[in-house]
Amino acid sequence: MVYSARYPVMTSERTIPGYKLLRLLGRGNTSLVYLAAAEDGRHVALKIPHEQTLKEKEAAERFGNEVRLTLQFRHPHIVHAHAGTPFGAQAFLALRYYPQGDLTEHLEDLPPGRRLPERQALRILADVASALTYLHHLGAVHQDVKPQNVYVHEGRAALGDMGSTFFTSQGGKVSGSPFYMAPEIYHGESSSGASDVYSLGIMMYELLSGARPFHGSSYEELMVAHLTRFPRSMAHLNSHVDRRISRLAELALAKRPAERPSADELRRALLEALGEPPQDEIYDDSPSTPEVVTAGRTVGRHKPVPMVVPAPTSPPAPAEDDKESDRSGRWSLFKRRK
Ligand SMILES: Nc1ncnc2c1ncn2[C@@H]1O[C@H](COP(=O)(O)OP(=O)(O)OP(=O)(O)O)[C@@H](O)[C@H]1O
Repeated sequence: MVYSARYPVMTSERTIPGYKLLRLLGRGNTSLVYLAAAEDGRHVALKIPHEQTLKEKEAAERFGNEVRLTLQFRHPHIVHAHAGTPFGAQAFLALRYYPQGDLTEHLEDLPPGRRLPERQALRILADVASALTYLHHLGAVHQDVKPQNVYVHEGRAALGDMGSTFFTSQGGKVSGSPFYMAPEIYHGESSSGASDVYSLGIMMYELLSGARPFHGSSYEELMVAHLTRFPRSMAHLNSHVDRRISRLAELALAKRPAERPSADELRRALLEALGEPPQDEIYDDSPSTPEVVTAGRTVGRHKPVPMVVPAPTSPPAPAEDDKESDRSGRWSLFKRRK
């Protein structure tokens, strides 16, 4: 039995060989996440899918997809996976543990009306832009860029949750989170690197101005806002923001994907705003030819593991955490899942 102040009762009866569960860290729609000790004593965030996730084909595929891709990607600003099993009763994903949690928690801890210090915000945004530059270089689209999927450690950030990520050459189910979702996704079109840039643009606006650019209390209201409205200029909300950065953040929110800057342009501008000469990112590792992973097999970090997902479908599905149901069965955009 595992106890923690926040989650006094451990709900999963399952154990994963090689890991000792220490306490529950959080609960997502797909899985429970525990602080666990590996055999070498290292602490990890151990993701164990809910029984229900394993029973539902689509949810199980989403978890398997997250395991395979997180193991495959190697980048300082993408949450590092130590080990994992994509499918079967022993499915799990052992991730680097972030004791300081995700960015949402940091934003929620701020006093009302306060923003993150500007340099801290620029640094986090530059790290996320760097992670996206890498993913887009590989031909992958993350599809769920938002503060809840950004983990923070000592002022540096790493992008996590590869459950919705896919390689554009292979296709994948289109999804997103309504506050961060690009107009083309609301239109039911396929997502691209430019859709991730739009989501990063929302985060830039939110972190640097202290307010989200679009508001709404339902999916429909948010859809109208993203499709038809233009946000107030960032300079109006925070006159100290670097002009070039506020201009680029607004460009990242262009309704047409082709008009948005690339993740790399954002990365470079953010580094320049931090006073750091932007270097080219050099990647020494890219995914190799897809191979099918046998269900239930544990995949080591050094084996390239592909994603096998269905072709794009429409209409788009809101990301799982944004369609979380309340007790009356309606889904709430605002409900925290923890
Ligand atoms: N690497 C980590 N380090 C620390 N805490 C983590 C880590 N990964 C996840 N958590 C905690 O566990 C919670 C649930 O994780 P997450 O949201 O990834 O679960 P999920 O079931 O995969 O999500 P989804 O609802 O998108 O399917 C997070 O909100 C966070 O509090």
